[in-house]
Amino acid sequence: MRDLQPKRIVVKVGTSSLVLANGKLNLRAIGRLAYVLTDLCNHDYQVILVSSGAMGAGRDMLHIKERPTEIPEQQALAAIGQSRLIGIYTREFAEYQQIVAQVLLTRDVIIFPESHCNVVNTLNAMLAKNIIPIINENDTVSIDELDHKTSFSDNDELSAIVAEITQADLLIMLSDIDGLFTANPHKHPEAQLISQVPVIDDQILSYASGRDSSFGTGGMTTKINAAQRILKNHQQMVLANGANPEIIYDILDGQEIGTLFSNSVVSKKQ
Ligand SMILES: Nc1ncnc2c1ncn2[C@@H]1O[C@H](COP(=O)(O)OP(=O)(O)O)[C@@H](O)[C@H]1O
Ligand SMILES: N[C@@H](CCC(=O)OP(=O)(O)O)C(=O)O
Repeated sequence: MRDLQPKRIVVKVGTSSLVLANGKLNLRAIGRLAYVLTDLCNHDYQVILVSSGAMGAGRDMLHIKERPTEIPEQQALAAIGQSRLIGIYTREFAEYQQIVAQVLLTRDVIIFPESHCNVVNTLNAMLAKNIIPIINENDTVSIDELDHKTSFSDNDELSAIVAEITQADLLIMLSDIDGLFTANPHKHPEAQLISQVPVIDDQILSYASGRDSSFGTGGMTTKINAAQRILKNHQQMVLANGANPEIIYDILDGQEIGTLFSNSVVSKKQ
């Protein structure tokens, strides 16, 4: 068993957990997420949701099978999809009288101290009122220029940055895979699940490769980079399968689920 005992939790959910293989939105996953996260708030946890899926939702609405290569096309899809996604989240959470808020961020949050301060104050104000902020990257204004890069590498990095600036106790990263394996299990069925990673060394880096669906963005590489930021800040992250969001209960109960990234010993006697 693990002894995590977090108070403030960031939950990151990736596109692959929100979009079905046929490109339609996974409404059941969104509904269950709303139920579980509301329940956590009712149990006095402070919860922040970092949700991808805007572009996936936009593709679904416009019936676009392949991810467009042109950046403005991607940004347009994300804008269309984000509005749909937040509408669905708002309705699902409202089912349990849980108020949510949309927060769209750029990298400016760590570049400019004033932006940093405003975002942290806003998030703290919402958490104090038991409101769940639902955060995504502001895809319309995010750019990748050398002199002023405002984009995140992807939402894995964004979620680690959110955990950092809000001093969260735990980042739960939900994906379409059970955790970090010694190789991509979709290509190497013999790969082994790693239970705990205390430090990101060359061996861990060598396990991770990119995505192999057209929906997720960074694959395991960006999750490992996010974990590196978490470990540097002496925070904790659990990477687990988000197929059923109720897995969050088991993680918080201390069950050895997924991969725990932590540089402290967290096992407790049973
Ligand atoms: N060592 C590894 N262990 C687990 N998954 C891996 C590994 N290397 C690559 N992957 C791939 O990373 C994928 C998860 O990343 P991604 O598709 O970007 O998810 P998300 O949309 O949740 O961010 C897995 O489905 C798998 O194909
Ligand atoms: N802002 C983008 C996020 C893209 C992204 O990072 O996706 P994922 O790798 O599935 O977490 C969107 O909402 O589509």
